Amino acid sequence: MFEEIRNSDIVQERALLVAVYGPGTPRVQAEEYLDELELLTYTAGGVTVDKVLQNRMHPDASTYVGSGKLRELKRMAGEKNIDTLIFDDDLSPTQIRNIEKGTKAKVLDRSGLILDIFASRAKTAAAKTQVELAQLQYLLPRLTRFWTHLSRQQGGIGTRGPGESQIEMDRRMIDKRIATLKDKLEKIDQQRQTQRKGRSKKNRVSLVGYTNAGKSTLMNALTETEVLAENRLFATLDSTVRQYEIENHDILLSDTVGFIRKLPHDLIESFKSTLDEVRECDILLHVVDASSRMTQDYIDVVEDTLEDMDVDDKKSVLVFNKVDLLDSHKITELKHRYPDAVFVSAERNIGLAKLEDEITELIEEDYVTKTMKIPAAKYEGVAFLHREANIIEKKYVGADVELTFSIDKPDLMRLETLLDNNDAAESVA
Ligand SMILES: Nc1nc2c(ncn2[C@@H]2O[C@H](COP(=O)(O)OP(=O)(O)OP(=O)(O)O)[C@@H](O)[C@H]2O)c(=O)[nH]1
Ligand SMILES: [Mg+2]
Repeated sequence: MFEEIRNSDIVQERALLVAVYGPGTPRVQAEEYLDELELLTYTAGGVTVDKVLQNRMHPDASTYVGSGKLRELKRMAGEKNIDTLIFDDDLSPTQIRNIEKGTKAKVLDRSGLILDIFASRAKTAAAKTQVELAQLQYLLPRLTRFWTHLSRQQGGIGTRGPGESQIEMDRRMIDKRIATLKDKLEKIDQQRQTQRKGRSKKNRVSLVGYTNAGKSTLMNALTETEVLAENRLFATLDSTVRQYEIENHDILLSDTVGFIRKLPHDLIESFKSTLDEVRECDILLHVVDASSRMTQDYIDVVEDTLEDMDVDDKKSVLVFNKVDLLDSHKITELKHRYPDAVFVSAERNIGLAKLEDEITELIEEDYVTKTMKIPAAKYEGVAFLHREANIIEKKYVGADVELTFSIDKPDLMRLETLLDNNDAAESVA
């Protein structure tokens, strides 16, 4: 797996992965988490030389792992020629400083690693701006680690050394840059809002899910287009929107950045303009990699992230993807556990018709079907029907037009108000 990004010409950073897991986490799960960290490391262009797990009540406040483990890390780093220690949690400035001092290796925490991947993958102007903002916000509190160290050495009042004023300068520059980036994002936001308004009454469907679940592949399969999909984490960073039709319903399908456990909150914040697509949609397709052993974990992470974003009241379909990789026994078991889910293979075009039926059903839930006679003279006044409703039948009956159509409830009210003012129509059915 992932050979395609191996490149023997590039000297890869050699990494040692480290995680602490508490009594509530079974060891196999902790190992799965480390495997994911390995994938992240790989995506960032590093090579995992070894992994270290420590079972502890809590991570140590000053060194994350215990002191014995820290000595072991130092020894391993020396023996195995390690450049970087990568930790599966976010570390405090103090922890980073102490671990670096104790092991003489470079230290990177989980958010730092994810941000690094995001930075290397950002292609569009919006994604680049969002990533830079998240990076600076991540950096800002971590700047303190240099000067707390200095001022502690000197102690007490009057310790404003050169170290600190340098930091103060950096800090002001970073603050300024953050403000500029926020302005830029504000403008991007406004542009996107205008674009979204221009889309009129289409049904907006968003693909969400854990990274690498197959969202982009599903987007391609449903809309028969080509969006970048690859076996790497965070292949998609910005949202893409495609228009297509299911049974006469206009659909706007959007694909967006994947979620991951412990996704830094700042990052979600800075991806606001990308994720607005999700906030404003009508239906969520929650894509899950069915071939993973951690499906429920993934589902929980995605649901928690959506909740964080205040998106928890949408209609949604749970879509288990990659069923081509499962034996029938496993599929039966999943169907039993998730009776409402739809099972597909985006890559092999399996189950897509069933998924589309499900989407149609959710769309039509809000629609009512009506037959009305509208006097031809008044017909122009309700021309919006042709945009907003699905016209099923149109007949001329004398001077009237008899229309059978399905329409959503707010539009039906609008129609009725218009017709009242026109004192015109007569409901047939
Ligand atoms: N076997 C199998 N592989 C699939 C299927 N759907 C997607 N994949 C593979 O899974 C990997 C990830 O697919 P993407 O579509 O890029 O996943 P994503 O959810 O968009 O990922 P991010 O954008 O990175 O969050 C790719 O290597 C796909 O080829 C499927 O139905 N079966
Ligand atoms: Mg994608």
